[in-house]
Amino acid sequence: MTTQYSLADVKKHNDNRSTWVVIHNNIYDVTEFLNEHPGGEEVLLEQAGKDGSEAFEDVGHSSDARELMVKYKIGELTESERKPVKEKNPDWGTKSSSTDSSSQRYVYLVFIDISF
Ligand code: HEM
Repeated sequence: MTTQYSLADVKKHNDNRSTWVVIHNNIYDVTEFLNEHPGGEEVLLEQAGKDGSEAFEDVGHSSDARELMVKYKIGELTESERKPVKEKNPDWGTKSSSTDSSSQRYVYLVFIDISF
């Protein structure tokens, strides 16, 4: 089962010693990725310890970036704190992660969007 963390847990990891970020209700530990992020470490540190979904989508990250994220996922946000996922750039190509429950939820939410 995927580990669940609260926003309060995530908030403790808000600097370059331990950098966690929430993106679409998933939690990523990007500490080791700071140096490698093509967008630089500053922008990641700005979102450290909080929900960076909007900032992440504003950049319009590629499908490569979305695939890369899987490597850094450490858990999911605790259920009561989850938000509806709004992706600006839905990517139907990342089938590799479709076995994980978060992408099933993603498909469901997109369906609701379209139906309105
Ligand atoms: C695990 C999380 C993340 C991963 C794996 C990731 C990965 C990447 C990759 C691979 C790129 C190169 C361009 C692309 O392929 O789209 C990129 C660019 C960029 N990312 Fe991220 N990113 C992450 C989170 C974030 C967050 C939270 C922000 C917050 C603002 C951000 C801001 C940027 C910016 C500003 C660029 C540069 C765009 C440019 O120079 O054209 N990234 N990222």
